[in-house]
Amino acid sequence: MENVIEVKHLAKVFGNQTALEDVNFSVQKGETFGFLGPSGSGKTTTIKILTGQLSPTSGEIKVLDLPFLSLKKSDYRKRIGVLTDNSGLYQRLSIYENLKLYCQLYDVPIKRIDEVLETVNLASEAKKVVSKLSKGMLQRVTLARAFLHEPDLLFLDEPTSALDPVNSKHIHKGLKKLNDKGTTIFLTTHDMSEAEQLCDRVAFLNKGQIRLLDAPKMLRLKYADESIQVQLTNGKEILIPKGPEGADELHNYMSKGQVVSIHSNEPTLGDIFVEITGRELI
Ligand SMILES: Nc1ncnc2c1ncn2[C@@H]1O[C@H](COP(=O)(O)OP(=O)(O)OP(=O)(O)O)[C@@H](O)[C@H]1O
Repeated sequence: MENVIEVKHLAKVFGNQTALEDVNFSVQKGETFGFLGPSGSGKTTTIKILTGQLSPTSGEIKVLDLPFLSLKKSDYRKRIGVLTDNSGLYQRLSIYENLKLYCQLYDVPIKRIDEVLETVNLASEAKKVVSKLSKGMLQRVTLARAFLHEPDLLFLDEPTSALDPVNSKHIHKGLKKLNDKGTTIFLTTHDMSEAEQLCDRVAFLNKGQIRLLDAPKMLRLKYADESIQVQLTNGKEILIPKGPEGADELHNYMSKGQVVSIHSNEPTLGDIFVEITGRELI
């Protein structure tokens, strides 16, 4: 499997503040890879290094087969898309005019604008001037601009942090479509359900270190409780062991018609994060 990102022993120190410490991971071509962690854990710092905006203190990085020193060059910039909170849009121009400029810069046919505006649910707002946009709309325009040129690799720093559930859902659909067409996505988020829906694999970052890395499904299985949750007709919820020792107990409740529902007791990604780090993901 081809690696699009390779990071070995990455460290970043700001003065006496260690932001990243011995970070190791790789992202495969075609993956949506989630970088999850609480505020201050080093997510943005990682994206800034991988997009050539910040130099690492030490470590080895390769993105799209290029070493760190090549990540500032325009050839690389044209192959990636980046969404950060710094919009860089022209405030006095409309959404459409902003995207048109970007099309010209990146040799993208103008008709692509309609497609991306549809994806971010802004088709009917194209003529609005950027200075008059809400925070959520601004985030959607910046996102549209980040994938207008269908980059090989898309970096998204908290892509739906300012969005309502309807728009988040719209964006998730668009990102899945883009990923299906071949764009590899590197995504940071606090939002565990977003990570579960979008990511093939996730890394849990805490205090600048990766604490866990795997597919969400594998993590949930690995940290699953050895019990099942049974809702009874008397309103009580009980836990029954999964093995043979629980079978008789479950059979007993079922034969008396006392069972309303049975659920496996799988943790959410948020639960696992708290278990591993002792910290809430906020
Ligand atoms: N330019 C900088 N100068 C000094 N310290 C910095 C700088 N940028 C980041 N840091 C520190 O590095 C650590 C990691 O910050 P980073 O912004 O990468 O976290 P984050 O996980 O993206 O947080 P958030 O979710 O709040 O955006 C923090 O302790 C932060 O204060």
